[in-house]
Amino acid sequence: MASFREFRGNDGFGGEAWKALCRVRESAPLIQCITNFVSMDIMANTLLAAGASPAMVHAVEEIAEFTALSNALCVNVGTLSAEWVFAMKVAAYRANELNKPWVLDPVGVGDTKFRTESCLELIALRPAVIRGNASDIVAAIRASSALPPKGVDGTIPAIDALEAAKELARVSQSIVAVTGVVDLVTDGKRVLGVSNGVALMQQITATGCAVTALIAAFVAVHPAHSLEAAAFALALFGLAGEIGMEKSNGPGSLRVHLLDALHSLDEVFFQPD
Ligand SMILES: Nc1ncnc2c1ncn2[C@@H]1O[C@H](COP(=O)(O)OP(=O)(O)OP(=O)(O)O)[C@@H](O)[C@H]1O
Ligand SMILES: Cc1ncsc1CCO
Ligand SMILES: [Mg+2]
Repeated sequence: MASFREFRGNDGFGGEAWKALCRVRESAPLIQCITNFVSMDIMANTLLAAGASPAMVHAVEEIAEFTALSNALCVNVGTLSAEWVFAMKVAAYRANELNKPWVLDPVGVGDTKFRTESCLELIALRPAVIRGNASDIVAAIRASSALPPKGVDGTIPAIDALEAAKELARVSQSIVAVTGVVDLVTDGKRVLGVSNGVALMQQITATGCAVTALIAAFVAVHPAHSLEAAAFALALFGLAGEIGMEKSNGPGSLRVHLLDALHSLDEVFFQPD
């Protein structure tokens, strides 16, 4: 049976993760999402399945009011445009002003100058958590110029995901989560490793975007413990993927069964294996 896997280096977190999920379900935090067109549906459904309340609100005219109503903000640059980037910055600024946590998903940072500059400007606004896959996190730290983009001989020096995540956390002062076979969450010093999940989740578009929004929901209920909150969200999403996989034949059915599993997670799954 699928079950919560203890975080590497931290025993006894299953019960904490379950309590955090109960808190999300009880308080139904309102998560404002300024996200890409591809991810809107799965992101909203993931938040609902976990018990949070999603709202895709990006018009700059609404931000001052709406960010004030929200419990956390999720910013994702996947299908960015100048107007949207402006709205993202205004919302991040407003969230900071109101002391509300916000999270950043720097999709494709490093791919184009506009995308990279936009991500760096957003990172400078101090998200509580930055979540990306390994290539995004490596590109983000290279772009932040803590690492040279190329070696003197023109080759790109090798850097692994953990090293990049720790460095990005130190430079940005944010918690950094890097997803993959094992998800790693770090503040630059401490590292939690989350090993729930199935490889087929990568074949469903925007699962990464969706889990970033889930991180926002968990940070909303645990604002003083963003590192643990991010790890709980990643573990629960991965666990839902494992449970969903038992009934799935491919990415289409996994998408459906993952959401069902997230919705019906109960305490029994939180006993470590
Ligand atoms: N090989 C793997 N084994 C288990 N789980 C995985 C694997 N790869 C990714 N995942 C899980 O899939 C989810 C999405 O992570 P991924 O790193 O693919 O994000 P992403 O590439 O940013 O996604 P997207 O851009 O489609 O939103 C995470 O919950 C992660 O833990
Ligand atoms: C496919 C795609 N293109 C821009 S954003 C996105 C969703 C996964 O990040
Ligand atoms: Mg991926």
